[in-house]
Amino acid sequence: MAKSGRKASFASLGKHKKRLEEQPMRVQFAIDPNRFKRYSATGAGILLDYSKNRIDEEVMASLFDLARAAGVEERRDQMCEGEHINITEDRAVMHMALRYQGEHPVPVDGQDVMPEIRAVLAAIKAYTDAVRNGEIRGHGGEQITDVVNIGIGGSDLGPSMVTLALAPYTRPDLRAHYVSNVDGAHIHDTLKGLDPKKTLFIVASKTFTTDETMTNANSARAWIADALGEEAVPNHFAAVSTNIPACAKFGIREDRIFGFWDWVGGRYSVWSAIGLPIALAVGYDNFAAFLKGADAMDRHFLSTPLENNLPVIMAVLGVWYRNVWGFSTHAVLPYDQRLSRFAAYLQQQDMESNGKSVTLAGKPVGWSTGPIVWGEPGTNGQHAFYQLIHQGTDVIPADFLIAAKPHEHLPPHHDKLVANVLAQSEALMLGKTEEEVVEELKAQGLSKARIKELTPHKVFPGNRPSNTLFYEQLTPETLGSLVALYEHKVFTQGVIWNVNSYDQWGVELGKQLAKALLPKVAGEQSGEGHDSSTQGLLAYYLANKG
Ligand SMILES: O=P(O)(O)OC[C@H]1O[C@H](O)[C@H](O)[C@@H](O)[C@@H]1O
Repeated sequence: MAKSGRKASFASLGKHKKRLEEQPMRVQFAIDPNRFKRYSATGAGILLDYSKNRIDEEVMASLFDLARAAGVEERRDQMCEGEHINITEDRAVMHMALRYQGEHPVPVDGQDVMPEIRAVLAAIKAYTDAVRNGEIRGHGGEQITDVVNIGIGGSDLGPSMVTLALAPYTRPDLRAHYVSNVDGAHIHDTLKGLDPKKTLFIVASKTFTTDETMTNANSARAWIADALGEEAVPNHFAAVSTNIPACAKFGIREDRIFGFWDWVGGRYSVWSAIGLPIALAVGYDNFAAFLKGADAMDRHFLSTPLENNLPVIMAVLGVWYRNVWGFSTHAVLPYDQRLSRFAAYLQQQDMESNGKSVTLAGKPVGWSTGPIVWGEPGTNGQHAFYQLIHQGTDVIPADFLIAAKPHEHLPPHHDKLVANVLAQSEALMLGKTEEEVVEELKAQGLSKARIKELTPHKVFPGNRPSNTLFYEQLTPETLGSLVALYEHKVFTQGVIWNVNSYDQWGVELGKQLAKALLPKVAGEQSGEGHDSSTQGLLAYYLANKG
């Protein structure tokens, strides 16, 4: 689709807006008892209710037309076939192969990658089983009780989010910790209270050059060497990377290096050996089930017509709000405490993928691309930022996530959680009209003057969009399906926006400047040549660093 075609499509979608404003959702629900049935779909064990959106059949049809015209289906096939759709890095995008459960070969650049993938999975199984059952121990023969994963970005957010989400599957005698920040406080506070004899470090880095990770890895190495001697280091470290020689150079034993490949983007790497700490924490079988759940969502994405395709539906709704209504943020609100890092994980997945402003051809895009993604678990958020979602000047489309079955038997907690999530989407959709507010205040016996004064503050505009994702229980399979659902949503939006969702050049500039600033911050070089703000801040630091 030509650039002008996209622009024209977004503009022509605008003609539907007025109709949807004049007939808000509360009216549409009143006239159509089938609205839930019409606008809900299931896939890989997940129910998506998207009926509480500013849509009607005409809008949805136009949005699916747009997805088709933009080439979503063709690009999806190209991705599967191993084409180098990551054009700026000249790489295939094959994270789906990492969780593929079928028997067919999966060629990348003419070579079937499945034997290699399966070999790494077998090595992960053997190693994690051995650590968990005490066959592999620390240098002095003690059983490993604490695993510290050192990584950042995709080498941290996926495994840390998943470990937390799958807490019911962990063992109290084998704890996983995650150190990412170059701020020494992170590793310091993590190691405080840990016993070097029983601690295993995983250095996780696709490139094995990321400064934060190498700095933390060196501090961890010194912590082990100081406590147990240099010779203990190989028994307390494993590594995950695409850069095997760099892992060996760091002193990691060859049989404790777990590889992956350049066709796996960092933010899509949780399915690769980057999942090693997950397998340690919840056991290999649960990690395998997580992969299986993702594969189930892949099958759904690859084979379901766009009209019933969960990731595609969520993607086109996002485009509708971003490009036609101009909404710039998207909230992800899990009513699932264990998904408390899910939004943070999705921030990288979505914002690093679609936070782009040139097309695949390198021309400025003429439309908005990726939204700001954010969120916190409910019900906590209700007592913090939901005020703005209900009555603020910005409209914030939201995804609510909720399980039917909790892992705990603690009535009445879960019923209350469910009542709250349903209440929120209902309140956002319905709002509260002036007449309703007046009635309510009259019933409370307030004076006419007070009612007049209070009414504008108590009116809720309503017609605020949300999706609800319902799943049976937050199992490893379900979590895999959920993560893959969002991956394919991001992919679909990237195709519609015509950007490369698989590079991240925007991360580079800050890295380069930090490197140049370090000798100046360390007081080894003068700070001249920088802007006056940077120089002023540098001078303050040097005067106060102590
Ligand atoms: O795994 P690594 O090579 O250490 O990279 C860690 C992270 O750093 C980079 O800055 C990228 O923006 C991320 O996509 C990546 O996940």
